[in-house]
Amino acid sequence: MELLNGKEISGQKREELFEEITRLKNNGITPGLAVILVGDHPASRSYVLSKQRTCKELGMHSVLTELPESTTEAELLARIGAFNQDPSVDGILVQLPLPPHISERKVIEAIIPEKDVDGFHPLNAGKLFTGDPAFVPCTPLGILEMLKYKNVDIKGKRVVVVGRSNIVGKPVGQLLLAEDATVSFCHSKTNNLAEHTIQADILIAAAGSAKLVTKDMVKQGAVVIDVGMNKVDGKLCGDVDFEKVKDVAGMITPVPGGVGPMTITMLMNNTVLSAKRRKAVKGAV
Ligand SMILES: Nc1nc(=O)c2c([nH]1)NC[C@@H]1CN(c3ccc(C(=O)N[C@@H](CCC(=O)O)C(=O)O)cc3)C=[N+]21
Repeated sequence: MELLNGKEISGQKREELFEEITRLKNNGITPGLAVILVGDHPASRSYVLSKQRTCKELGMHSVLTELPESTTEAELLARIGAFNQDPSVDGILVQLPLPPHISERKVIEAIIPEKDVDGFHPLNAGKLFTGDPAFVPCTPLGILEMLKYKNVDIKGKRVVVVGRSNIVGKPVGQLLLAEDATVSFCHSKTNNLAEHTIQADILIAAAGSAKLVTKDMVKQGAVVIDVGMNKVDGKLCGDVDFEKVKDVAGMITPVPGGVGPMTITMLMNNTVLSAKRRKAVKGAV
């Protein structure tokens, strides 16, 4: 079994990004990310701070807007509108989940697609579907980056995705389909889940259910990607029963230290990409 070490792989990618950002800054372009956090969900706060820290480390411009739980939808939409217009901001991320009185759909659609570094806007989601990708969601992109870094064969392979969220499950399936994998989607209503997962050459667990994937569900030598971020007895735990599955998997991501750090790195990647595109449109690059 080989560990897919997200910290190590993302460290490598961050070095490349740092060099690229330095080059851009020498040309008068500083990529900028605006993050908006509504309410005080403790996990969200720590993820957002981690995004801010990474921006700083890479020498990017970053703005954090923390708004109270009581913020109205109109107020949040107005903040997004201001960042849409702000030339120093290349990427806008509104941390999900939002309080129940705010429509996530409206918020996502309010971000101009050119600054939607999360890749959640329906235009960007549609472009991934049609094979004309603009911004690809960060977790799927991070997964692809890890597979490529380890030279994992994707073409013609069987990929099974467990989970069908708009943020991970659906886009990661589309991304790997575009890499010529044979992709199946499983979810909470799938009959005989193990019958599907056991066939996977690459198994992606993104269902949000702690230790859902057990040893008997994994083919010998399979590449297992664990996207789960579950809190069990105060401890972070993935969707895969790592301690047992590691004995059958060919490669496996740990939680923490797997997909999570890659997600943040690809957010930086998308912000840099946005800065380059936006300045190119204006003729600066
Ligand atoms: N608009 C939006 N975009 C997101 O990308 C987004 C979001 N909302 N809402 C929440 C989820 C979750 N998410 C994580 C990113 C990194 C780690 C991460 O780096 N985790 C570390 C440590 C985690 C820990 O120790 O608590 C690891 O896995 O090693 C986790 C979770 C981004 N999300």
